[in-house]
Formats: sequence, C-alpha cells, structure tokens
Amino acid sequence: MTHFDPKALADLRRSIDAVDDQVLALLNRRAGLAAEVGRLKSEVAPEALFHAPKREREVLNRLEAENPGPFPGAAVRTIFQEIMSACLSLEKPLRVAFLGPEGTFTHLAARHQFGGSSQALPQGTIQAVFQAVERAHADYGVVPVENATEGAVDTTLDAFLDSPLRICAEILLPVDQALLLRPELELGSVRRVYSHPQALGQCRRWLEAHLPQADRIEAPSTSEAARLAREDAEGAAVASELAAELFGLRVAETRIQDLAANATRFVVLGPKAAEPTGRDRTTLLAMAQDGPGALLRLLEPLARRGLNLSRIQSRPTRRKLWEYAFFLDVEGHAEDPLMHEALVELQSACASLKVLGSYPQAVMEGAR
Ligand SMILES: C=C(O[C@@H]1C=C(C(=O)O)C=C[C@H]1O)C(=O)O
Repeated sequence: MTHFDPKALADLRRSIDAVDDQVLALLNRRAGLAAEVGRLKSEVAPEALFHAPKREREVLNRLEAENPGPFPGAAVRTIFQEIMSACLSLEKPLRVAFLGPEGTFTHLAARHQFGGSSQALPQGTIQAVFQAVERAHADYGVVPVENATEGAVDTTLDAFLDSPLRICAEILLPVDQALLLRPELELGSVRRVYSHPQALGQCRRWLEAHLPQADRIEAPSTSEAARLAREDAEGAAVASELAAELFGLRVAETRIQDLAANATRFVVLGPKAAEPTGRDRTTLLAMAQDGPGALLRLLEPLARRGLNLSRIQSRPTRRKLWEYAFFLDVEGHAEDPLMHEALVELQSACASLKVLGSYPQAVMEGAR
C-alpha cells in the first residue's frame, strides 16, 4: 500500500483551483464575445432569433474531433452545449415548449438539445406544444414521435395534419427508467411504486424481482409519480433521473427497464428549416390519390432514385372516410438534387404533399 500524503492531496487541489480560475476567466471571455455577436446580429435583424443551430453543431463537432483526451468526448458535447446555451441566454433565453410536466423524458430531450439555460415551458398536451410555437409563445417545441417498444405517437402525427409547423431537428434519447426513493427510505420498506402505466410495463420484471411487496399505482406521468413518491413515506417512483433531481429524490437503481435498448425519438418544431449537413433526414406528409396502386406511386419515385425510406406510417385524415395521410421518413435533404427531383415527381403523383422538414439525423446520445 502506498503511503497517503495529505500534503500531496492539498497541492493537487490547489492546482485544480488554479485551473478552475482559468476556466472561469475563459468562460467569461467567451460570454463577452458571444454577447458581441448578439449585438452584431441585432443590428442586422433586430427581431431575428440569435440561436444558430448550424453554428452550434459545427462548434460541437469540431471540439469533439479535436479533443485529445483524457476528458471524455461525450462530456465535451454536453458541457459545450451548456456553455452555448448559457452564452445565448445572456441575449435572450430560448423559450422551449415541451410535453410536460417538468422531469419527463421530453423535458430531458429538450434539455439535451437546448441546454439548461433555456426557458422551460412545460405544456399539458402535445397539441398545446404545437399551439405555443404557432402563437410564438415559444421559439421551439419538443414532442415525442416514436418509441422503440411502444411505436408511433399518433397524437403527434395527427397534430401535424392541422399545423403549419415544420420539423427542424430530431432527438434520439435512450429511455432509461430509474427507481427513485425518498433519501431516507430503503428498498425493503417500499409499499407503493408510482409511475405512468407505460413505465410500469417497461419495468415489470425488475419490479417483480425487487419490489414484490409493493403495490403498483398508476400516475398521469413519470414526473407526477415522482412528486407522489416524495409525499408518501413508503412510496417509490419509476421515472427519469432528471425527475429525481427536480423532486429531491434519491436514485436507488438506474436502467431498470426490462429491454435495455429502450429509446424514444423526438422532433423539434421550429421557425426555420435546417440547412443540409450531408447526413440528413426528410419527413414528408403525403395524401395519396385514391385508387389502385396509390401507395406504390408514392414509393416508386423514391425507390427508383435509391433514396432510403426509413419509416412509413399512415393515419386517417379525419376529413373523409377511408382517406389516409402517409408520413414518410427519407434519408437525405430536400435540397439534395436527387431528393428534389423525387419531390417534384411526387407532387404530381399525390393529392397533396408537404415537406414537414429536413434536419440532421440524430445520433443516439451516449453512442457517438
Ligand atoms: C455566438 C453566436 O450565437 C449563438 C451562440 C453560440 C455560442 O455560444 O457559440 C453559437 C451559436 C448561436 O446559437 C454565434 O452565432 O456565433
């Protein structure tokens, strides 16, 4: 065993303090520069959004690629996303509406995309998120579109049928359920487990093995479950780790879902189309013409050009009986020449066609 030297520890900590002072000074210098950029932008277009997602992506990609380590690459992204979010908030924090309440996985997705310095505007329903952005009460909106185990979120697809909003980004997030407890409570003393029915379902086997004595109690959201657990001396909740932070609970166990690879895809509703990055996805909303071969006519212009269709989903239009709207996800950007050609051809093959958005393909967080 090596001899523990308290002086060496104190020296190292002093060195860390000195580095922290430098980091802090540099952060403030950076904030000053970002504020200058803000002033420049406001001279050109006073009403414009200062947020520049393309520039932010370039900053993150450059720093991650140039990072020599040992500082972890994923942390470089998280930290610089936060730094940019904070710099931007000096001008005006981004207002981000999302399916709430606070602490839900959609909130987590919004924080991942826009950082903790953005202004969180939790909404009660998916429709309310659309309305907040449509009425310019929010700069962006975040809604779930599909879950790896539960499938499409129909409410989101239906909202697009009646909305002029476009998709400007997607977020792919692992949905890791955690077991949350009041700080003083032990697993063996839990009598009630609160959660959203879907979350309880996702963790059925773990709960049977570790909390056979506890009743399952359904809550309207995982965050509401965390709040209920906080108020129940013998209660626990299945929710996100963010909910633990927000409601003052302890994370007793992480990743308790039965299927380890659980993930949800979210889309960001925004005011501006995203520019091409070379690895994009385009979401189309097409009303097929009635009659035989309608679906084939929709797919053929894409297939002939080798454009990869990653998802197709249909929803009744609710305007006419047996009329369907098709949501198509195609790899590529609407401005790519081949995609552009396909869209022109599709325009005449469908009763109507709307490009809901082209945006960078998301990489699963933690799997970069
Ligand atoms: C400073 C700018 O404005 C914002 C802040 C950024 C930053 O802190 O690096 C990057 C992009 C914008 O969202 C900029 O456009 O360069």
